[in-house]
Amino acid sequence: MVAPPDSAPPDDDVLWARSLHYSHSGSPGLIGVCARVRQGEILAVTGPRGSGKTTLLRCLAGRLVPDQGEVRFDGIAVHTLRPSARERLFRARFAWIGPDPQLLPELKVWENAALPLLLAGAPHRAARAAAHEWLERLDIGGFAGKRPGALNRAESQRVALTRALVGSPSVLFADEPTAPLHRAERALLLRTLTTAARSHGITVVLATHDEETADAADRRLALVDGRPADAAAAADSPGTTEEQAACSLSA
Ligand SMILES: Nc1ncnc2c1ncn2[C@@H]1O[C@H](COP(=O)(O)OP(=O)(O)OP(=O)(O)O)[C@@H](O)[C@H]1O
Repeated sequence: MVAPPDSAPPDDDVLWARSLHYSHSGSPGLIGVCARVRQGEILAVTGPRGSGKTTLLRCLAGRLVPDQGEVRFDGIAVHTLRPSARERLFRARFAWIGPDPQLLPELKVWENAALPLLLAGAPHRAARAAAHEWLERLDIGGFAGKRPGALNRAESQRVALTRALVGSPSVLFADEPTAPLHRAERALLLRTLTTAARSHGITVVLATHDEETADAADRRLALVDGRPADAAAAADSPGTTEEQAACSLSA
């Protein structure tokens, strides 16, 4: 399916992007990428290293402003917001988990998990209760009183996942969250992430270069050299316009 240039976001898409172009100090990161994610859906953004997965997630999350193109979330034109409004939107509606857990070693596990709520000004007691609830839900309640130093990498990553989910975000951006883990640990983290997201209606945009990880998603958007993979192929075909090549939404 090819999106016409002036198409509006379909009603059931919570997150929608059109013709995104982004260059990192002159070197292309995204070239005409379109994306759409429905409410509660898990979208895998796949592709080899350097194909633009992180750049796309950061544009969709409002962490980067595309040089061209638009990003809409829940009717909000994210690409037009001022930095402070984008930051507020991110904190209120989005969450991010990357490959590195980045836990604060001086805080207990539950405090790490509760951090987004505490930073948002939630009462200490409520934040603590929510963190414990999510830690139990993710089967790591037993670690609540420990420091991150006592945890292995897989356990730490589950705490990072708890921290991402504790505020019940609308959209979770997961950038290679299983990359540093062994196969069995990868499967467990992924199962935990998808089960939690599906049971709470959380939309997930999951960047991965791993086929098995991508299999957990409802749909895929494959990137090659900053373009959608099918558009990259179509761009080489005679008679394909740049817009058609750049904006296939057939993920
Ligand atoms: N801060 C940056 N400065 C310069 N170039 C960058 C920067 N970040 C990314 N790039 C380049 O942009 C392109 C896309 O990078 P990106 O990190 O989005 O890809 P990726 O698919 O997420 O790769 P990986 O799986 O390695 O994280 C790559 O060529 C990369 O080298």
